[in-house]
Amino acid sequence: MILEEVYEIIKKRIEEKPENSYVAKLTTDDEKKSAINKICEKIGEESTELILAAKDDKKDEIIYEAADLIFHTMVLLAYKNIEFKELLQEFERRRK
Ligand SMILES: N=c1c2ncn([C@@H]3O[C@H](COP(=O)(O)OP(=O)(O)OP(=O)(O)O)[C@@H](O)[C@H]3O)c2ncn1[C@@H]1O[C@H](COP(=O)(O)O)[C@@H](O)[C@H]1O
Repeated sequence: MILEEVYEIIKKRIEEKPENSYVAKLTTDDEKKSAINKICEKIGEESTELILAAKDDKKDEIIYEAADLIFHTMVLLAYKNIEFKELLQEFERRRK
């Protein structure tokens, strides 16, 4: 599944921190902000953008912003050393 593939790439970027990696940059503390603050700020921004897209009722923008929000949520989970399968297990647990 594409989300699992992207998750593995995110984990690799956090570990290896290659240059020109968006994930590596976002998950590294800098002089001004800690990584966790940067990640959480991004999640806040993307949530707002998704809400605005939904209110404008623009399907393409809703999809685009939802992908951004899901991506940054995955970065947070990976940064917190949570495995993708643990997220899936939570959904399994809730399944009726
Ligand atoms: N799926 C994504 C993905 N979705 C969104 N983004 C980035 O998330 C950011 C979203 O921020 P904004 O919406 O605010 O857009 P922006 O105008 O670029 O704003 P700033 O971030 O510059 O402030 C953009 O810079 C996008 O490039 C992503 N960056 C990477 N990926 C995946 O993550 C993997 C690792 O990426 P790198 O770390 O760059 O190698 C890639 O292989 C991709 O599969």
